Amino acid sequence: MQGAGSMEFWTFWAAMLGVLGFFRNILSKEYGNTFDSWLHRALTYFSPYAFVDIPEFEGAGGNEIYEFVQSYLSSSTASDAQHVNLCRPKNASQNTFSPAPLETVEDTFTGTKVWWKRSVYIRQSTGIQFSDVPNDEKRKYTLKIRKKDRDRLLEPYVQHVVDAAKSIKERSRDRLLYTNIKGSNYFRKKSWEAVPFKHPSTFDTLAMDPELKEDIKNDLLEFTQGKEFYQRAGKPWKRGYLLYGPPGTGKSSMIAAIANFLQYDIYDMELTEVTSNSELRQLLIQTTNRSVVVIEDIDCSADLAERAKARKESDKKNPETGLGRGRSDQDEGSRVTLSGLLNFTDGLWSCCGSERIIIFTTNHVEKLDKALLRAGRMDRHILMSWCEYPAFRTLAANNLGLEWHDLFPEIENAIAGKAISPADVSELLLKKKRNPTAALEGLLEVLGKAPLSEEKPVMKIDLDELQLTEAIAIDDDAADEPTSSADSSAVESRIEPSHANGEPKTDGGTEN
Ligand SMILES: Nc1ncnc2c1ncn2[C@@H]1O[C@H](COP(=O)(O)OP(=O)(O)OP(=O)(O)O)[C@@H](O)[C@H]1O
Ligand SMILES: [Mg+2]
Repeated sequence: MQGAGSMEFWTFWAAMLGVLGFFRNILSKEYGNTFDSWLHRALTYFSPYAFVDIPEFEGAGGNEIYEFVQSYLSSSTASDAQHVNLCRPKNASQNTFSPAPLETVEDTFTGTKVWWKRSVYIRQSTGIQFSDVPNDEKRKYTLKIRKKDRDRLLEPYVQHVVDAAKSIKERSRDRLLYTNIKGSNYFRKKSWEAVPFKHPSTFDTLAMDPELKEDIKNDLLEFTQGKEFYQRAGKPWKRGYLLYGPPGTGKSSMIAAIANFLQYDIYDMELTEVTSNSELRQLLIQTTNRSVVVIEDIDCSADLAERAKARKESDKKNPETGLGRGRSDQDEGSRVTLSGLLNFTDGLWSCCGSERIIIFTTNHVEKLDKALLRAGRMDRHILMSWCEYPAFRTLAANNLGLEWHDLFPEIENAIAGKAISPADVSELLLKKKRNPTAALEGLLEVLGKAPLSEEKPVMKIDLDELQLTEAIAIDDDAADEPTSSADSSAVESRIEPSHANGEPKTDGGTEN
């Protein structure tokens, strides 16, 4: 019975469609496109759905919303469609998906369903061609939404699509490593040069104390999700890390891991190329949000040590004014000063932009000026130390693919308390990576001769001592201001090229 009813139903509709097709043919001949457009309007009027077209080109220019929809649908929603187009734009490192023409993609927003369709249609163009797309080929996305949901949903849904597309774009784009161009100034628009950032270091490959690693990851996540907290607390949305420790303990690797973890660009500031506080400020203004600003080996690129000593020396040179900085007044302001650097880290200028991590690294924390270290200046002081057993396990897995070996217990005993850097351990293992047992035996031999970490101690930052230096903390916002007192002359300890403090930069390997 039901089968017969269903047959009747379909027969009726087939007949209706036939009749409609017949009239359409006749009327189209008589009235041309007018009939089609009338039919389309009538069908749309009676349909429970509203349709929103998003053409690729509108007028002379491209349509930004079309691009957002394209990116949005290139995410998992589109790959769920049965029929997708797979593309990889030139020079990009990721594939993108888009629904094939006429394929319907369903999406759900706040529990309500909407549908997307992409269509490519031919339209004869009479005007000038503004794009690479052939003149007569037009593309559009059509959003189908229930009429009853339209007013309530359309605006917020489109906003959701735009936000999601922006974040997809951000995540999928290749990240950049910037370095400052020598002598940038107000007249030069570009102060940074960029290359693609492809460093393979991640928190998984980083050999260090697992608890500290987890702690740093959580700290970073909390930071990225902390927009409201920073706003509520009236603090700029930025975080400062000081990474310190002997050479080859993973400070630079940690910076790369942080950038990879957060998907941020890196601005690697070569401070010796910066000639004044105003240039430093200019560089800062030109950094983008969601970035890591790095000053490596700050003890080498800046003579920030022992302000008191600098003051005494300068006073000796110019006892009458107490200003003797070994330079003429004309020279004043042509160099980066400590106060300029402090202003960069947490003065008023540090708040331009947001979601920024500032990282300083040093091998000699004991040489840094206390003002740079005092509580609150850098949010975290992270000691990257000698290679201990858990770090060794990570290196063995990274370099030899070993999760376990019978020599591990012996290595655990031998490595305890030894001053050997992860870089050295890594190199030793890599040398014999084809023969893991030989690599581990070689390491054991070296560990037998390695000095004890007590003999080569890593200076830990003494927070109690730093509290005392609060008393001599400088007024950040006074940076760059001409100073006249003997005391302030000390604050302006100069930042000179690395050779200025008489110590060449150590590079890789352990110190001897
Ligand atoms: N903690 C670590 N985890 C994994 N690999 C490390 C680690 N430390 C060092 N290495 C290896 O040693 C190499 C040098 O490390 P890195 O440049 O990060 O050290 P650094 O602390 O920045 O040294 P420097 O103080 O000389 O700049 C890296 O390429 C990496 O392969
Ligand atoms: Mg380094």
